[in-house]
Amino acid sequence: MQDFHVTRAQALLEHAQEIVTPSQVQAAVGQVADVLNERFKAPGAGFPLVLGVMGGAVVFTGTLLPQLDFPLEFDYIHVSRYGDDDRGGQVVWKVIPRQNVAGRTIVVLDDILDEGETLAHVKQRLLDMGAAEVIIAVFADKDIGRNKPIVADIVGLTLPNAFVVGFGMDVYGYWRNLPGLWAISPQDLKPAEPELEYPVPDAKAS
Ligand SMILES: O=P(O)(O)OC[C@H]1O[C@H](OP(=O)(O)OP(=O)(O)O)[C@H](O)[C@@H]1O
Ligand code: HPA
Repeated sequence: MQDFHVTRAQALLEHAQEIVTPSQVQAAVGQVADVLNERFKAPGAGFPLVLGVMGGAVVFTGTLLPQLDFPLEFDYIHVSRYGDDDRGGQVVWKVIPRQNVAGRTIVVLDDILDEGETLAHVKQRLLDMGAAEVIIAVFADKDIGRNKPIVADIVGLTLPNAFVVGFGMDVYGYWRNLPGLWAISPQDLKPAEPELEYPVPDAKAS
């Protein structure tokens, strides 16, 4: 069982292509830190609640937090839309915000803005809970070639439209631990479900 995972993870990485080096990753995190430090440096800028979106944001969050130089409160939320798949589904909340967010400035940290469904959902939920302001900071924004339901306020870097792993991001649960970013070979991704040309007849009706 464990051999299966080791072999599969290694094969995925062997066919993958490095698209962002570890030093480029660190530079991008530094840029996000600079923007946040500038935003919260003024007296009276407030005491934001910083929420990391687990699990993908774990590495970005852990790298970024020590570079922030203003008073803040930190906690995490846990939301998943991909599970161990390479295509998104329903947004599933595993840990909802535990603090009272009403009236507060919230900084949401996530690893990647892909189709934007997850962060659009998270932002709306925080606003519904009464947050005064929600600032979305993502390590990476994927250029998917179409409009998204949300625009990030702060972006570390922009990625091509490929499925990527590393710096917290996984494919089928593998390779969150890589220090750089790698694009998975399209041949290694599960084939898309075929579009049905005709509606499936209702079995009960016949
Ligand atoms: O913009 P979207 O298309 O909605 O995708 C972005 C989300 O997908 C990933 O989470 P995932 O559901 O894979 O869970 P994970 O954080 O545990 O990896 C990532 O961490 C973002 O939260
Ligand atoms: O490209 C991706 N890689 C890993 N996780 C993701 N979640 C959304 N998009 C991605």
